[in-house]
Amino acid sequence: MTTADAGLVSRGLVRRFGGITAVDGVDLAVPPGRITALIGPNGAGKSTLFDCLAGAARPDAGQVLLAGRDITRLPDHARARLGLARTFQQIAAFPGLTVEQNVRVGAEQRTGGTARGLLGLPAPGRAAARAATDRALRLLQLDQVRDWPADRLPTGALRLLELARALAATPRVLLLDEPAAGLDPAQTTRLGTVLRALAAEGLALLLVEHDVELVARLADTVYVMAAGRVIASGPVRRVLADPHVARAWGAA
Ligand SMILES: Nc1ncnc2c1ncn2[C@@H]1O[C@H](COP(=O)(O)OP(=O)(O)OP(=O)(O)O)[C@@H](O)[C@H]1O
Repeated sequence: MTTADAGLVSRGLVRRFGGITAVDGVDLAVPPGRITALIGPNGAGKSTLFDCLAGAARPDAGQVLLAGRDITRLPDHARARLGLARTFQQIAAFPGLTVEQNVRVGAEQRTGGTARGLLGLPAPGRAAARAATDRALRLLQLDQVRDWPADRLPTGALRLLELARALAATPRVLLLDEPAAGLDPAQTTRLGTVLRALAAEGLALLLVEHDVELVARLADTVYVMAAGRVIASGPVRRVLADPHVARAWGAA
């Protein structure tokens, strides 16, 4: 198995909506220890590809592999148990729960505890879930507000809560859908620091992001999509300097 195979890989992914081919034969690798970014103009197919990787949508053709295992037909909750976590563009915190309880839901997802209820988890599972919750709250600097109702958080902090919840599942692959949307500059800096630290620990990260400057600062590798296809990929500086990429952008 190569390093790339150890993370998340797509091969020849296709997803159609009626006459539109939103994702048109995409090969992509999200290797461990790296931040991979996916960019492209509106309607390029980024969200559709993301959904196919996360398990929210089924591709019409092609494969999704997690650590070499074919997960193409697995639903999202089964992917979560195998170590795939995602965040949502639309922030989806549980409003009736505290910040800590929201993050705890993420920790339970990996252990399968949600279905059995918190107290139904065996003690070692509970301790691991608590430790993962505490670590995620600390990393995102949310420990000060852990007892707040989640619906009292402003947008930026809610976005960080979303990330904390995904991290609490201790994933090996993390898919991030516009994680910087709604963050202030200090929060964006915090986000960047956390994502780099996670990559250094060996996590495989995929970032779908409109903020190209953030991508230039953070990502190791970038894929550029236009009209359902990958039109360029490689080291971020080289790809972003490619005039062909700039033209595709200008045409958007
Ligand atoms: N549920 C759907 N039904 C029909 N067409 C869809 C559906 N979802 C996406 N599409 C179409 O598929 C294409 C790709 O859309 P997608 O949302 O994946 O692009 P995107 O790159 O994520 O765009 P944006 O940056 O605006 O979010 C577009 O032409 C879009 O209209």
